[in-house]
Formats: sequence, C-alpha cells, structure tokens
Amino acid sequence: MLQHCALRRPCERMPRLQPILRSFSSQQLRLASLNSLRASPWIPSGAAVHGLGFGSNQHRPLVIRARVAQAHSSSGAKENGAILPEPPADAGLRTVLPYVWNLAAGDKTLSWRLAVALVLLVISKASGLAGPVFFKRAMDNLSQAPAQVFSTKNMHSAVLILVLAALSKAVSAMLNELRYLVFAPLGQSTGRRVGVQLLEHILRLDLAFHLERQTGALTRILDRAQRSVVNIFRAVVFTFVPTAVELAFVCLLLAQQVSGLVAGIVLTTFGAYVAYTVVITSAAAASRKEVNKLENLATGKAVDALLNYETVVQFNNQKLEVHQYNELLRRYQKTSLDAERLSAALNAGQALILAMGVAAVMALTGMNVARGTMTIGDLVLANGLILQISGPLQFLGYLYRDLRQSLVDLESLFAILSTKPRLKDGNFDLNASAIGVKLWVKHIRFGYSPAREVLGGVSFAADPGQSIAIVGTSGSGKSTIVKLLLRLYDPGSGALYIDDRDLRSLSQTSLRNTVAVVPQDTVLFNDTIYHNIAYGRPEATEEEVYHASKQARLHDAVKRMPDGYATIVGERGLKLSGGEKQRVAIARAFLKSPRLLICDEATSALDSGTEAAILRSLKELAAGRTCVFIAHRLSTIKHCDRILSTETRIESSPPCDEEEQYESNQSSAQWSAGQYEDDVVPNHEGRNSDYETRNNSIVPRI
Ligand SMILES: Nc1ncnc2c1ncn2[C@@H]1O[C@H](COP(=O)(O)OP(=O)(O)OP(=O)(O)O)[C@@H](O)[C@H]1O
Repeated sequence: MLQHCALRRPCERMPRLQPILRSFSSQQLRLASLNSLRASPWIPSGAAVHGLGFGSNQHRPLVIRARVAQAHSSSGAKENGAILPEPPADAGLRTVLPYVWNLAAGDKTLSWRLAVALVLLVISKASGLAGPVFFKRAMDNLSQAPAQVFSTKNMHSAVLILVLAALSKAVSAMLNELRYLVFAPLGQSTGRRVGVQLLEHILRLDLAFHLERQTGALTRILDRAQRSVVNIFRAVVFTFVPTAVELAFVCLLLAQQVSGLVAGIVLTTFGAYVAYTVVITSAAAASRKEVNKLENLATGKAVDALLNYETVVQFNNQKLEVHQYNELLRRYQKTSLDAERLSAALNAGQALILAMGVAAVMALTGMNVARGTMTIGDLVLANGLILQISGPLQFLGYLYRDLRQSLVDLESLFAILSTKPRLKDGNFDLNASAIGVKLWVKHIRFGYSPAREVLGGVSFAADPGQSIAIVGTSGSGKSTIVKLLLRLYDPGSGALYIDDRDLRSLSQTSLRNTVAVVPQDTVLFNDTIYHNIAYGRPEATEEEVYHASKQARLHDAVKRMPDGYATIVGERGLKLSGGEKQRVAIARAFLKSPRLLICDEATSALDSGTEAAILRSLKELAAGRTCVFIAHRLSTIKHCDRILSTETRIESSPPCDEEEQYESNQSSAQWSAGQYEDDVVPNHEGRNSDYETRNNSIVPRI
C-alpha cells in the first residue's frame, strides 16, 4: 500500500532556530536525499521509498515527503492478569452472593470465623428461645391452685425457672455480641479487599476512562462498594439464614406446645411481611438509583470546585459554584425524600402486619385460655415466641431494604470492574540495565476520536543516547506523541518501537520503568517534598533522594524552607512555585534513572536564570540516555540531535512539486542567512504574533 510518510524539518520557519539549523544542517539535511532517506530508520523496515519531495509554504514548515509502501507490524499482547473475582453480569442476589463469597474466601480466617460465628449463632438463638419456654413453665407453676402455689418447693422451682428465663436472655444477648466480634474482622477485611481491588482496577484502566470520570463520583462508588459488600455479607450470613431457622423453630415450638393454628398464623404473618417488604423495596430501588446518581453528581461538583479553588476565587465565582452545588443537592434532596416516603410506608406497613399477627395469636390463645383448653403458660409462651421472632423480623425488614440498596450500589461497582483496559498488556520486558534506548516511530496516525485526526503520519527515530526535539504549534499533537510513547493510547496505524520491540508487545511495567517524564504541569501529592521526590523510586535511600534533589538544583531551595524536606506541598503541590515543582519532577527523574527521558515543556514555567540552571540539570540527566524534548523555546532544544515538527499534518499537505521544493530551499536559505530572530514556533497558520511570510520570507509583522 502506497502511503505518504512525512519527515519534517521544522526549523525553517523558526527565526531563532537559524543558528541551530546551521549546527544541524550537515547532519540533518542529509535526510533530504533520497538515498539517506531510504536508509533512514524513519522509514519502516521492508518499506520501499518511491519518491521524495520538499514542501514549504505560508502554512507549513519544510516537509520532506516520501512515498513509501508502508510495512505493517503486528504485536503479541497478553491480557492484564485478572486479580478480582470475575464481576457478575448483573447485581442480583443470586449472582452477587458467589462474588462476595469469593472475595471473603481470600481471608484465611474465613472458615474458622464463620464456623465459630455460626455455632455462637445457634447457641444464642436456642438460649433466646429457651426464655419463653422457661416463662411458660414458671407461669404454669404459679397459676396452679393457691395451696400448691405457696408450697416452698413449687415456689423455689418457679423462681429458679424465672431466673433461668432471665439468664437465657442475657446469655443470648452476650453470645450475639461475641458473634459480631468474631465476624467483624471478616466483614471488614472483605470490605477492605473490595476497596483495594477496585482502586487497583481503576488505576489500571486507561487514561480515556479517567478523563471521562469525575473524581468525586468515583470516590462515592468506592466508598459505597465497601459498605455494600459488608452489608450483604452480614445480612445474608447473620440475618436472613438465622431468622429463617429461628422462624422454623418458633413455628415448631408453637405447633407442639401451643397449637398448629397459632403456628399457621405466625407463618402467614411472616409471609405477608416478607411479600410486602419485597414489593415496596423493589419500588424504592429505582429512586435509590436516582439518589445515587444525584449524589455522585453533587459530590463530583463539590470536589471539582475544591480542586479548582484558585480558579474559582480568581474569577470570583464562588456564588456560581455554590449555586450549582445547591441545585444538585436540591434535586438529590427531592429524590431522597421520595425514597424516604417509601421507606416510611414500608416501616408503617411492616409494623401493621406484625401487630395484626400478634393480635391474632393473642386473641386466639386468650380465648383458648378462657375456654380452659390452654394454660396461662401457653399464652405467655405464644406471646414470648412472637416477641422473640418479631425483633429479628423487624431487623430483617430493615436489612432487606439495606440489601436492596447495596445491590443497587454494587451495580456501579460491577460496571467499573467489567470495564477492561482497552490496551492489552504485552509480556516482553526491556533490558533494564542498558542506558539509552533505540527509539523508532514509524508513520503513526492517531486521533482521540474518529472524527478528528491529531497526528497524520509522524515518523522519527533516535539511537541510544540521541535526543529529539518535538516542536509545533499549540494543539498540534506534541504531548499526544508523549502519550503514545508512554502507551497511554495506541496509534490508529503505524507503530512505535523501543529497542526494536513494538510497544504493544512490551509489558507496561517494563515500559514505564524505562521511561521518565518531566511534564509540563507537575502535579504533586499532598505530602512532604521528600515523599514527592522519593516517589520516583520509593525504595531509594535517603542519600539517594538528597543526591537527586541536588542534581535537580532543588536541595538549596528546600533547605531554605522552615520545614526543609518535611514541608507539606499542599494539594497538587500548590504551596510550591512552578519552578520548584518542575525541579521536584526532575529530581524524581534523576532518581528513576530512566533509559528514555521525555521532557514535555519542562522549563516552560521558569525565568531565564532558573531555566538555565534546570537545563544544566536536564543536560546532566540526559547524558547517555535517549531523550525527547517537547519545547516552544529554542534554549530547550538547541542541544538536540534531531528536530521534529508536528505543525502540519500529512493529509493536509498537497503533493510535492517543484514550487514547494523551491519554497523550502528559500526557507533554508533564509534560515542560514540569519534573518530569523525570534525563538517562537509559528502557529498553525504559519505565523506568530510578531512574524509573517511575505515573498517566501519570514519577516517582522507590520
Ligand atoms: N484526551 C483527549 N481527548 C480528545 N482530544 C484531545 C485529548 N487530549 C488532547 N486532545 C486534543 O488533541 C490535540 C493535540 O493535543 P496535544 O496536547 O498533543 O497538543 P500539544 O501540541 O502538546 O499542545 P500544547 O503545546 O498546547 O501543549 C489538541 O487539539 C487537543 O485538544
């Protein structure tokens, strides 16, 4: 397939780059010959060069264009290892339970804790049920004929039974607490595990995912997910199953000791209670989803305003932010109230059903006592058992509602967990001990969306130890090249190679160990300066951290701070100056000692004095390593071996013709003649505020 491959010489239109071009010209302009181009690493291996042309006009810098038959490459990649239990497709109880169980199974204490907790549960329920049985005995003793009542033996036995009834209640309550103590670590560790694994998963997801998410909303999901998992575990293991077991015991006892009809009433009451709870709670689930959505939006808004505090204050937009937050809270409040109304209806209905059940049982046993077919003890037993079961029943209603909410909350968790990284990880590890890398970028085309191509066929190469400058107007795709080099995205076509390995075949860990970036805007952790520097290599010794700080010319500035290296840098490093932040980034890079160093306008925030100092640091850092410098300033790139421009894109370039070659030669000639004074890269239209092109020359704008 014949395609254009653009190799750009950017300097022709950059006035102050002229002296640099002179220094580069002997090496760089050699590329302008077809033969050297064929031999150039910029041309894909196996690709045939069919033609060559130069181009430059008002809108483009010099472009050396070759028609090549492009070579395609493929890469082997492996999936990121799954570290989470596979998230279920939906958040139903049947699918969620095995998931929660798998999460809990990671805790080695699961089996014994669960066994002990279940034994305690059975004993506590049994002793709880023993209370009403003891009361029945005591009542039956005490309700006998007066002469017998006052016999000392009877009295002693009745008192003993009453004491046992009270004790059984106390024992039941204590065992309950003990059971929670035994279980609590298990619930907490399951919640922690889901939190840790979710965060780990989120941090593995692509940049594209993070650009679409709001931090505030993510933190809410993270928080709810942990709570929900614990709730589900507790609800199922310690409420639903035990309550069902207890209910069965109660019904058996009632049928055996009181009457089958009473047991039937209790069962019917339970059935009505559960059915009503399920229906109302299902209706509440939809509003719960809406409540969650609005809560995420409101939290996201607040976090966004706080993160952008300075901008908010500078534009005096506090009221605007508060107003927007208030509007979201208002909607949240309204939807919450709808949910609360349903909740109140649920509570009231549950209480009514229980009361009707208790009244029916009491009325029936009361009539039977009056008729003499039942004893007072039977009535006390029936009452006691119903009270015994109504407590867990009420709790069960509450927990079921909580469970439904937890399931709704887990939907967001599962949606995130089922989001797979779009970039498949490779499995090849680069040699970590070499110093520089061989870099080879072959005709990459890329756009963040199909609607717009940002890079239209960029190629360049660097041998180990060489440096490349990438220049171009704002928005022309310089930082995008960095993102591709870090494999935050894959190119639409073409490929990037490090040490002759396609980036897609490399393990991301190895790639990111190989590369260090000194970014345009350094964002720091809200921790000490020491922590922020050591972040470049957390296992570094103190001496190494201080040494890196000295190499980055940061040490003296830190020493002058009252708290020195213990200085807290504030949210995103706001308490440090732009230059100090960039020096922290450079110190990190020194510490990391990368094979490939990328500086994305690393000195853009600095005055010329500080810039000179930092450039010296960068030069030392760059020694022996392969470097990519993105810069607007001449000072940053004048030491580079090659210069690449992203300024125009291939698809917008007309075919090479003689006129363009003439223009390019003119530009080169003017460049060599020392006419350009500024070091500002012209913008997309081929001009900057101070210069324009007239008669094939760049001249000061009038
Ligand atoms: N995540 C993204 N999604 C969509 N478009 C993006 C994204 N990131 C960057 N862009 C767009 O891609 C284009 C190139 O951006 P890039 O950051 O690479 O430019 P740049 O040359 O580094 O600019 P500058 O010199 O201003 O930093 C810009 O028009 C930008 O709006």
